[in-house]
This record gives sequence, C-alpha cells and structure tokens, in this order.
Amino acid sequence: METIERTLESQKNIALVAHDNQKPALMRWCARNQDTLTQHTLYGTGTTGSLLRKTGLDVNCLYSGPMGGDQQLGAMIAEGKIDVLIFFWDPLESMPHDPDVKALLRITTVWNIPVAINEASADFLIACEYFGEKFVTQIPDYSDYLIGRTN
Ligand SMILES: O=C(CO)COP(=O)(O)O
Repeated sequence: METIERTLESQKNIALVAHDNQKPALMRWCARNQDTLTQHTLYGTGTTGSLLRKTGLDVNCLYSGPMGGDQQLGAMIAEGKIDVLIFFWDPLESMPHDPDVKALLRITTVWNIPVAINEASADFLIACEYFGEKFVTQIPDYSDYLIGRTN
C-alpha cells in the first residue's frame, strides 16, 4: 500500500487505558510522569479516565471500555485524532469485550501510531526525545487505497 507522511505535533493527543488489574500500575505511572503528561492532551476510557481525573489530570473521558470506549478510541485513531496509545492491558484475564480490545490494538498498527502495552514500554516511549517533539510517521494513503478499490 502507498503511504503518506503524517506529522505528530510536539503537543500530542495521548490515550490512556488500563484494564482493572492494571489500573493501579497505570495510576502510579501517570503520577510519576505527571509533569510530562500535563503538556499534552489526554484521553481515557471511562473508568480509567475518571480515576485519573481524581488525581488531578485533565483527561477527556470516553465511554468505559466494555461499553464501547475501545471502539471510540479506535475510531479516533483511524481519524488521526489520537497520536499515542498507552494501554496497560491484562494478559491474565478474559474480557467480555475482547474483540474490541483486539480491534483497538489492530487499528493502532494499521495507522502506525506509537503504542505502549505495559509499564516498561510506556517508560521507553515517554523517555523518547520525540515524545515532546514533532515526529514524522508514514501512514496508509487512504485516497490511493480507495481509488485502487473503486477503479
Ligand atoms: O476496558 C478497557 C479497555 O479495554 C478500559 O475501560 P475502563 O477504563 O472503562 O475500565
């Protein structure tokens, strides 16, 4: 597939999500990185975002994951409205909305956004010089894709 450039601005739109068993770890991680996170625009699924708001972070809350929050985030990623996903998902518990979780992770790959799936990868990502700077990525050329399918 043809690709085009997409520039992630220095102030990023960051999605924060954690499954229940991972919420304490994400809360601690956000507290540790509060100064950096406040320089960006934050989004979260319903419960994660509401808990983070209680700690003083300005998080735009979507629906709770099992009620459609993962799908809302997926749509925002496809529309270029989310630049980075921090998702502390739970590998040891089955979720009623597992198809939504898979779909969310899949769409991050389709649109080539940086993703952290656990604390160590989140530490790497936030330590990266590009976290607070412009960063150019390659994304699918959707216009070209559509032309190819409709010609
Ligand atoms: O289920 C989730 C992600 O799959 C997260 O949803 P909550 O933040 O509402 O718990």
